[in-house]
Amino acid sequence: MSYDKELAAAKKAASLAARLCQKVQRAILQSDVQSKSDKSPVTVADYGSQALVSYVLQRELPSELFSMVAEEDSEDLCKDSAQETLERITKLVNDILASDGSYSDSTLSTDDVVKAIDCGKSEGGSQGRHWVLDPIDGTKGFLRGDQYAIALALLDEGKVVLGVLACPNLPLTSIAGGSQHSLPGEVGCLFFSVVGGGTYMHSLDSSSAVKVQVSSIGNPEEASFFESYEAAHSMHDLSSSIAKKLGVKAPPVRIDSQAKYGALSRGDGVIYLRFPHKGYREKIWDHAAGYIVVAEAGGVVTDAAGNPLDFSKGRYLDLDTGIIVTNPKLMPSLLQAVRESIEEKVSSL
Ligand SMILES: Nc1ncnc2c1ncn2[C@@H]1O[C@H](COP(=O)(O)OS(=O)(=O)O)[C@@H](OP(=O)(O)O)[C@H]1O
Ligand SMILES: [Mg+2]
Repeated sequence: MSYDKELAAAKKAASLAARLCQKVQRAILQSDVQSKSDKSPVTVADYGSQALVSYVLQRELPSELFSMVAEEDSEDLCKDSAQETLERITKLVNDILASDGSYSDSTLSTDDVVKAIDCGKSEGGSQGRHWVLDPIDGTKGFLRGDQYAIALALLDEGKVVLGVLACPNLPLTSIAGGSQHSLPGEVGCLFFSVVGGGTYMHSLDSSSAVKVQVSSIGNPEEASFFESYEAAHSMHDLSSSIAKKLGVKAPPVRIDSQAKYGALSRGDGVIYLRFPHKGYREKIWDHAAGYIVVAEAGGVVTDAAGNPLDFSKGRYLDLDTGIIVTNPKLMPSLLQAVRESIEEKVSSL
């Protein structure tokens, strides 16, 4: 099955959303940031990015039934007190559409923006096609001026068949061994994959793509690993114990968002460890695009017990323990180190 049209539409949508996010990040206002009911931050760029992706996909693929599972909804925006924020989002979306020659005829109203955002309420599932979107993955990184990603994937009959990851602050060259704060050179990458077709990367400003591959390192002493920047999102003590058991010498590379999957897909590091604290439920939009970008680059993504991730169960992934990513050579020893470290952690409680 070919997904050429869908890929072109997804790349266009994610690139325009990245442009909107960059514009907001360059000059963010205090009033651009709100707090969601779970206390996590949401910005005008999260909403603008979601509206833009939803609108562009529907414009580019008019003949398809449109279903999208996405992070944001308009509930907070529809309160009277949020009218100014909604107007700011609408202006941002219209400015970005106007900057792209092919949409110069479109001006969205605030109602159109609300409708476009709320197209993201689908439950997904194992039947039919569903777009999966995190309009800004790593909102905390976005607010710090660090890494974030626009993560867009397509599910077909419960399987991820296409993924696009736009990472506006990720350097084009390797970040191996470095932190996200001290990176020179050109920044802004777009990774994309279609099932069976490999993973490619190009600069956000150009379309000349290179094929990328995960690192083939088989000796853990030469490996480095990624984890969440935020300690609240992943247990750093557990990853440190796993890395020690494996014999990894390098310190963790902590960066926000699915930029970790992108960086791993091109071999900047070879392991990604993610162990949310008890009770957290992983959402499909936090992993779908990153998963296919890594898998098509030759990597393996599983839960902490080695089972494949199942994106067909709705908006959540429903795993117990965590997510681990590496190349096929290192996976057996990584799984063993994960098993032993989890057992030790449980028995020390
Ligand atoms: N408590 C908790 N545990 C685990 N994960 C959580 C938690 N809270 C949030 N999130 C999700 O993490 C997304 C951010 O990605 P990372 O954790 O990879 O990056 S970072 O920690 O922000 O650096 C982040 O994505 P966005 O909400 O889109 O920014 C969340 O979906
Ligand atoms: Mg988000």
